[in-house]
Amino acid sequence: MLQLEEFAVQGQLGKIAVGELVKLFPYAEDFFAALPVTPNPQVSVNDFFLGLEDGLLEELGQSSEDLIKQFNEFMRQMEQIRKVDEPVSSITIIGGQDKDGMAEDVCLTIYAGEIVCIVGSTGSGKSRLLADIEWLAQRDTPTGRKILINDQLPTAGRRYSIQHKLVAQLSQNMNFVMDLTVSEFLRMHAESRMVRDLETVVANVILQANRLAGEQFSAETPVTSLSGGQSRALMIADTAYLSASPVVLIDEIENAGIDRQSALKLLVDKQKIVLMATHDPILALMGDKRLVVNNGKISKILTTTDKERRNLEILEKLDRQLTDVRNALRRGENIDTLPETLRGSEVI
Ligand SMILES: Nc1ncnc2c1ncn2[C@@H]1O[C@H](COP(=O)(O)OP(=O)(O)OP(=O)(O)O)[C@@H](O)[C@H]1O
Repeated sequence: MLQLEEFAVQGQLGKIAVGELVKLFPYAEDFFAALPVTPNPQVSVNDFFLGLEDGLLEELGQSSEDLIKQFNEFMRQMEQIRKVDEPVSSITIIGGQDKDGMAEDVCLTIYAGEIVCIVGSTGSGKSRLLADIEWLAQRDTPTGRKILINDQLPTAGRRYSIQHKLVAQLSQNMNFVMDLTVSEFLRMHAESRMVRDLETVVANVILQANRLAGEQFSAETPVTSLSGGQSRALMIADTAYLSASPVVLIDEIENAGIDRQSALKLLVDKQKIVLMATHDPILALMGDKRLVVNNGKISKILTTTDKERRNLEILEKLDRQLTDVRNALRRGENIDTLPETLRGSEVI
């Protein structure tokens, strides 16, 4: 689609015929509709304003030049709103520099429905990378990175709008401050996001969250009495179904007692871009790509290989067995016998 800026920058907006302009930018019609005269579609925008009769301008209390200025401002603002509402199909990370000022030679585009993991040692800059994306850095953070949305510079509306938050953060600990039931909590979210068919959506979020959580909870459970895993599952289902944010940042979801693979699938099915900092090999291999962060820069971009995916199956099997051992321990059983595959160094 043609960009409004292309016309505005070249000072061309006023030279387009009104009919043509409305076809390109339908919202322009709203400005004309507010005037007491209807423009001839063949006449250029500037000629229309300049040709308004004196009596009419007096009635409006404006000069033709004022109206041209207002029209341009109106178009600029409408375009901002349109861009903020535009679906996000990709984000691009353009490299800056590492902690020693050496260039970060990266230009990576991540598409909706992709999972990208961020790995690296403690202090290497994983959280900083997530923060750069969250703030839509424009070479104005310590890393000097620049983030694009749909291949373009983000608009101010996108950067500073609270309503249209680009990023949903899933952090390790959920602190519910209000004493609400699960259903009241979700209903509040759904209402603030103006969701239609509220009851169905809320019931679905509870259903999905229960699929992810090991232990079940009901719509009437108070949120403050949910276990760590249950609240985590609830937040993931809530983000998938109720959040408009197209990008989800996750800082570790290990040890949360939830079905992590299904959790990621839920987010990806909703066409979210998922970025996850992790030390867990199972989560890291679930991603489509891994960004290796070192000394404050992305030093490698790895694509998960078929062999790695096969190894993931083995690791998951081991993980399930380890979970069984953990559960047996919780039930107060003794751990004299380990499953076959865990037996390497078992004391017999
Ligand atoms: N390119 C950079 N230039 C300057 N400072 C940086 C750069 N990248 C990261 N930093 C800074 O380094 C510090 C450590 O980074 P960060 O907290 O992101 O590490 P981390 O990998 O998330 O660590 P952990 O695994 O311990 O949570 C932060 O103060 C961060 O702002």
